[in-house]
Amino acid sequence: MRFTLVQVCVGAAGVAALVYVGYLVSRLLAIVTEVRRMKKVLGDTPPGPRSFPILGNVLELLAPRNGFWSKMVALVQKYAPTFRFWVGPNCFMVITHPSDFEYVLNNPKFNEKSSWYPLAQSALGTGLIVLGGEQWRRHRKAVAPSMHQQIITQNVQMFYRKALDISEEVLSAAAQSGATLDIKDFCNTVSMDAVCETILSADLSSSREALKRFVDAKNKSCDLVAYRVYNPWLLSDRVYSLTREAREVRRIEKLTDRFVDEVIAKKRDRDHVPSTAEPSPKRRSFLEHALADATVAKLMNDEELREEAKAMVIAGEGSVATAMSFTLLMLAMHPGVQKAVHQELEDVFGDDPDRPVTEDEVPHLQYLERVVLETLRLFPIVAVFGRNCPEDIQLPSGCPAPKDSQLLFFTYHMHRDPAWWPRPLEFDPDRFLPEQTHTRPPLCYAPFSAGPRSCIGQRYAMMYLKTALATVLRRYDVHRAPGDVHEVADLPLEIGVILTMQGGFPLRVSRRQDAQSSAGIKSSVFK
Ligand code: HEM
Repeated sequence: MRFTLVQVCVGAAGVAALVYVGYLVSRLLAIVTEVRRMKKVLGDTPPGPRSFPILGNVLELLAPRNGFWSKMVALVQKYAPTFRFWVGPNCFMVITHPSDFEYVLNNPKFNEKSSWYPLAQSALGTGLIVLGGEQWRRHRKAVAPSMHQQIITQNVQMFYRKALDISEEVLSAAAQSGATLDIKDFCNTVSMDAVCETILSADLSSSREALKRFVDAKNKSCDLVAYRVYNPWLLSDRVYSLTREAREVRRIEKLTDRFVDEVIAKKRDRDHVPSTAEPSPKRRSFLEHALADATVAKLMNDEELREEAKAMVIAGEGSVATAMSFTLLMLAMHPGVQKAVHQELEDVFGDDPDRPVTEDEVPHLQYLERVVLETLRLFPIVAVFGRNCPEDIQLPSGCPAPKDSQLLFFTYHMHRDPAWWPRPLEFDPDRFLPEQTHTRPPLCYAPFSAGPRSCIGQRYAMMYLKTALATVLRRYDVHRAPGDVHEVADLPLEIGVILTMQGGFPLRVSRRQDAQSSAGIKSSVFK
């Protein structure tokens, strides 16, 4: 029997279609079997909202951007300490109990991040935060030495210099005019400048243009991740890649890649010398350390180095800028606490307003440290983080969690749970006095996560926040903007990649009486 070419083509297309349908059916069967298995492991134990076939609880979570976070929080309040919800065939276990935090986070078996992290990859870069397995181990080993306490301490004077120069430019104008400003813009500028110098040794203070471009690109990138989270039909990579937003993400990614590549190229030309000639006592950035150390070169190839440097800048800058903004907001809302901070600053620095903040004073700023810790309790910047569950387990709080479910650590809820924090919405830094800390379970407070995958920048963040806040608060008082809310409970929060405020952080600033003599000084002493 003979077939025409057309018949052969139609036949081949038919066979291909059949094979594809067969593949789809087998995928569907595998998904159904997997969902059944998970449901069997869960049994009737964990509570949670009623889920619908195929969609799960997607409809429950659908909300406009300004309503998503409060919807999520209401759900957690209803079903905590542990509950499950479904997004299509994906099972999420929400965890808020300290014993579950301790059990999972301290066990390296749970080192793999939730399979949903790649969603944030465009904003966070392909670095430590999203990596897993062997690649994560290599990167962590390569990055750790540059985050050592001794190295971080060498940055204090640079933090001081940036905070002083930028506040003299931005805050003094706002203090003179009495206008309300979004303090996050100021915090972003100081933090980006400082973090770029620590990670990339790129001093951006001479090029405000480059600094602004980088901050804007990072903010836009985070917004685009949030846009995807609030529009769940875009969770599919295939659908998302067809959108204008995905093209914008790729454009921003190219821009930041080019920036970091140029910095690396310049560093290589100027600085790179064989590792034997290197033992330099001066402050060294992550990049300088990586380029000079032969061990790091073995741990990361060129592309990995670029991605990690970019990811460190983005992870570091966004979190410290937001933590600083929330801290200034809390001080504006709690004038008694602000007064106590000023008292401590006077005790430590005496009455010379021009005396620089140095590494010797920072450890003495104990009350300021408690203010930052209390701010991170109420506003843990990374308010939710996730792990993949590698096997069927029983959580210490009593609920089972099936293999391949996504464990979501809802720190925000745990930090406001009256079981560990009496009068949880009261802003009280003295909760972190040693005698009070000892009465609580250790992991009822985890703003930096815990265990092998805890925040590698924790010490850096505290050192930076204390130095930059001390520099600003020695010269300025912060005040709530007219008409702003009075209560912590009324603050309009939202989440994209990190927790932040809807509409920014509107504040007013005034120059402190005793700081008049320092008006106009620049930090040239350190240049
Ligand atoms: C107040 C500031 C900060 C907070 C609240 C914070 C919080 C966190 C949290 C909760 C995690 C765990 C995330 C997860 O498991 O998915 C994390 C991881 C991480 N943070 Fe931070 N962070 C801060 C500042 C910084 C800074 C300044 C840097 C770098 C300069 C940094 C770099 C990282 C990196 C690289 C990881 C991933 C670590 C790993 O998986 O091995 N963070 N951070």
